[in-house]
Amino acid sequence: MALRCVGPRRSLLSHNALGGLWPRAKAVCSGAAGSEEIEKKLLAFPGGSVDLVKKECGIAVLTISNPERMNAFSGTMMLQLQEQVTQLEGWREGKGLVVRGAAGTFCSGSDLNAVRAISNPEDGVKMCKFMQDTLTRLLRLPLISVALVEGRALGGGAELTTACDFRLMTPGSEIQFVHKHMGLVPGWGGAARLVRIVGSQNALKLLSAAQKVNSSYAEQIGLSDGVVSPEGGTLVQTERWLSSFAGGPAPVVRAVKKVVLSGRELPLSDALVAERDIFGTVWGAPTNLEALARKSKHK
Ligand SMILES: CC[C@H](C(=O)O)C(=O)SCCNC(=O)CCNC(=O)[C@H](O)C(C)(C)COP(=O)(O)OP(=O)(O)OC[C@H]1O[C@@H](n2cnc3c(N)ncnc32)[C@H](O)[C@@H]1OP(=O)(O)O
Repeated sequence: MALRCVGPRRSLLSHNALGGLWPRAKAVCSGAAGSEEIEKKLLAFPGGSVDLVKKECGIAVLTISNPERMNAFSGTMMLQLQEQVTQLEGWREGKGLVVRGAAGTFCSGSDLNAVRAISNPEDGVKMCKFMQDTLTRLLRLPLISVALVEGRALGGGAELTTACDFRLMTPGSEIQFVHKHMGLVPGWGGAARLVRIVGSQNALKLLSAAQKVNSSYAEQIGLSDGVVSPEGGTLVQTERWLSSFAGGPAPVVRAVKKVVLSGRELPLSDALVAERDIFGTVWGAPTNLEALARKSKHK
């Protein structure tokens, strides 16, 4: 049975999915405590929803939905995204996450109506900090995540794709960091993450030319991890693809994500400490003991 979490249950709390293992996450997310002012402003821009379905198989689907505006993020959707990430942080049985847009397109970034209304630098920076915190927490979930890119992923939508571990694209879909055309640079953490995904040379090209990236070019530079064809259902195929990484017992899948995350984000000495601690959670645990009893061979 699927558990559906729709709508605007809100929390002002900042969460740290990796608990004590993760000193830096605390530092990055701690600013969320002072975010009440921007949260109030975001409430003034309603529309759309961010919907979460958690399935018993351990895979959740997060849908960005505002079809009249090509799934642009209204203010309340930004707040809902934060709430759904909080839900996922507390989902102990979770192993995988698909992030997608409604109605055949991914997301066209911030709702330009909200952007116009809060175009002063002070509010812009607060909004950007709010989204940075949420997307950092999304990337740090102990779940293996994939963005299913159909149609367009523009501006903040392109940034959202980089807050997932993997990206799959449909033929004809495009990711475009349109920020330069808007006289901007990414502010939701998308530039920092893009550099880590495609390297600084490719990131510089994509950002400085606001280049449209189709599925084959994305795969060539490592931005996309594969193409999903519309036949057979894009979500079904994406979930199947994800199952090959997020299959197996939740404690082991979550431990895999955590060691990779610590290796990616922490200095080596801290990453080694974190890896030992995470190792301690699976060593001698039921799955490990069962594998030993089976005398597994890996031919
Ligand atoms: C730059 C970063 C920044 C940030 O916050 O950090 C942002 O993300 S700003 C937003 C960046 N995105 C855009 O500028 C998107 C602009 N829109 C488009 O380029 C096109 O609408 C496109 C390519 C998404 C879709 O084109 P298409 O021809 O297929 O459809 P329409 O243009 O007719 O769009 C349908 C309808 O959606 C409205 N729309 C689309 N995107 C947004 C948006 N981001 N905010 C508000 N509204 C949006 C569009 O205006 C149309 O509405 P209509 O009432 O029919 O004019």
